[in-house]
Amino acid sequence: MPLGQSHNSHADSSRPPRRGVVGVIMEQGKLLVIRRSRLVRAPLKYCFPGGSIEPGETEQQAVLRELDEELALDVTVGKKLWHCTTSWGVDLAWWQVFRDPSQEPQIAPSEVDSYYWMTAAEMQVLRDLLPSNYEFLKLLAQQAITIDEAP
Ligand SMILES: Nc1nc2c([nH]c(=O)n2[C@@H]2O[C@H](COP(=O)(O)OP(=O)(O)OP(=O)(O)O)[C@@H](O)[C@H]2O)c(=O)[nH]1
Repeated sequence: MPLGQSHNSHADSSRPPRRGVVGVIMEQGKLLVIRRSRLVRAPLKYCFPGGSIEPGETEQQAVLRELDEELALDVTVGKKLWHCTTSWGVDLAWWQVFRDPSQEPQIAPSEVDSYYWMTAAEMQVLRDLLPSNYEFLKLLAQQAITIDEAP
């Protein structure tokens, strides 16, 4: 969602979204990681694409919308990988996502500073990762979470 258009504006850190989604894309052993824009909550932190669920949306619809808004990617939503509640009280659903590899991400600069393809090991040692992502990566390393190969 563009900045400043809703009560959920990123600038309003006193009211974080209560429910969110995360989209996990893995291709050839690498994860699509974004660096958040300096204009949003948690500026310049690394994480996966995603965001809050808007009223009336399903989790899958929210994943599709966020991937489109942040990276202009038209994706397919796969299986639900994980579910957590962040330490700041957001109920977060993590979904596997597939893209057509010929489609290059186009960042929306108001939301995303840059994107990277990283192995889970590379991501895990980032200092500026959102905290819940360390837990996700730990479970991935333990194979408590498994990501399917792209079809
Ligand atoms: N996008 C994203 N959010 C995550 C991840 N891990 C994680 O804990 N979150 C949390 O999920 C919540 C929603 O993400 P967000 O900050 O991108 O969403 P937002 O509502 O500000 O953005 P929006 O306006 O695009 O919907 C935040 O509390 C964020 O900290 C992740 O890997 N990606």
